[in-house]
Amino acid sequence: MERDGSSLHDAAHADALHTAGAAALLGTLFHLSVAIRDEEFERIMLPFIGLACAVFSGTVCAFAAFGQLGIVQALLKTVLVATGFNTGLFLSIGAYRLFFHRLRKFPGPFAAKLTKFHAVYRAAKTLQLHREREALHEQYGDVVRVGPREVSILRKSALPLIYGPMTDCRKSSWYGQAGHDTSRASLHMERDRKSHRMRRRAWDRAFSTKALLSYEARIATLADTLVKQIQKTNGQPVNSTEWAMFYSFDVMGALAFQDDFGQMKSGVENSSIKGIHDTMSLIGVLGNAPWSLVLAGCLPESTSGFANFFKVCAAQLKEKEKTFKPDEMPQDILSWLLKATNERDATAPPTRKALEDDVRFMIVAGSETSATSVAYELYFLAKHPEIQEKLRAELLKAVPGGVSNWTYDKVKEISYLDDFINETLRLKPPVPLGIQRETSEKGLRIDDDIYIPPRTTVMIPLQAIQKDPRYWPQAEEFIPERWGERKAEMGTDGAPFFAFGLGPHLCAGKHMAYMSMRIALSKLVMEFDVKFAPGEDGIAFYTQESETFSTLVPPLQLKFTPLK
Ligand code: HEM
Repeated sequence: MERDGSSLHDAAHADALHTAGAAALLGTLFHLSVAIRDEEFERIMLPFIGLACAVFSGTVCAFAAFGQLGIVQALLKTVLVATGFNTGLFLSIGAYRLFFHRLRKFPGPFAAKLTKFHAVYRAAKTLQLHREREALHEQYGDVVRVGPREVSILRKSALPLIYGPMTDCRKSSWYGQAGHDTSRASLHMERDRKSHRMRRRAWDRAFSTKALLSYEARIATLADTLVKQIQKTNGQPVNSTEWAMFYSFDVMGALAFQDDFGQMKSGVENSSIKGIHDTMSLIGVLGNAPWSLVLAGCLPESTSGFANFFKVCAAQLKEKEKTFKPDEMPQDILSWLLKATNERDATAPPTRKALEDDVRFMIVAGSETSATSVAYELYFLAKHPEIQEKLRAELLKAVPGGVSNWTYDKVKEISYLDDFINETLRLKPPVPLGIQRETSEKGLRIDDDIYIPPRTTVMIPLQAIQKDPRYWPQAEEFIPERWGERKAEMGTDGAPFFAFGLGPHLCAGKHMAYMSMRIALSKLVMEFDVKFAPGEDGIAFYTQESETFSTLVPPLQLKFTPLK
């Protein structure tokens, strides 16, 4: 005790340079012995911050008690030690990441190799990280180091290896942003493969052919409301982005818990949805360094925009539980999950928290993505009148007598309608930056020339690869025929397309999404001639989207003229 006391006394009275130097050495040793272990920082961050605060306060007390310093001097001395320690720690981390890290040979921006803050900063600056990624690949080639342990890969052959059914990559630490106890998280954030496989089955039942059939009429009714609301505008300019959003969120409300958000009727954004939109950019930016999102989650104000939405979802869940009828076939997605819970089925969300998170996820995942797609579909109709004409002719061929004879069975068979939708999803995938995975302990061999080391975060830039001219001839052009009559000539079958993901995590709502897009698009094209409104050229709409994992698109003014 006395020895400790006297060494602390010596340390407390050592000159500043010696103190800072010794602390820096300690920081370096800490990195080389403990921090270098590649632990996911998100996982240990909160205990780590707690420990750091405890060590800091303990050091102040020790300097005051044993070093016989006044409290202010003890505090200043501790700040000096902390500064020295952190300088040593961060210099060691920087040198390691640049010169010794297993990804050191991959090219990329200097700052990106050092810190994830590079991506956070770039995302905050432009909200267009997907476009920046495209430019980085042009500059550095097919494999770019976009973070200390992240690489972006623009190579078709990597697609099945990273995402396909047989992949041994798993979800990266990005999916731990809402906490690492996956038994409390939504299906989307479930990183454990076995649990994911089980839980996915309950979701798949909610999107079976039988279930989809029961959703059809509700979607068609909302599409009719959309048509009626647009008719009321009498050919005046309409912000089509807003109506695409109203439609898609209301469809999700109607299918998730049989209670839409009332946006189609009111023509006003529901306040709980507005909260989501107000918060999404922040989440999109911070998601580039998932630990910062964990930290932000501890500050209630940062995600307060979500509070209202959380309340709405919780109320819907309670209501649905009250009215749930175990003997009847579920009529909405949430009831399918409740059925599994009620039957104590192993495929049910494992905890109450997981169920609550699933409810929120089904709305966000299903709405924002579909809204973006419908908005771009309307843009492409206006941009390409000849394609709009051709689509209308195909629709009228399949639905003789026009819109009064419309049935979903007739339009779902029109291949040109799907070609149009697919071409939209190719050029403007709603998740444009891509989906992160982590390589296994074996690493990942791609062709003969690329080897990605173990435990590396990997992603394929989704929009960039779907516009890569090596795989897509006339890549920037909107050519729906490449999915149909010109398929063989344009090599579409072999080209990379994964707007809905791939493999075990393929979008569960894919068929429902096609259904809601087909219904809205077919009704609108049969009812209206769609053009840019006077003064609108669509350029800002097409180029100024914000990437927030999914996409937020700017307003687009369109003119809908009723067809005779
Ligand atoms: C155009 C519309 C849509 C697009 C482009 C789209 C795209 C995607 C993508 C890329 C993923 C993979 C995400 C990842 O691995 O992190 C995904 C997953 C998912 N999507 Fe969609 N989605 C759409 C509509 C929907 C709809 C309407 C629903 C209905 C609720 C839905 C439910 C889901 C679910 C549950 C997952 C998680 C699947 C899993 O992890 O097993 N999506 N979606």
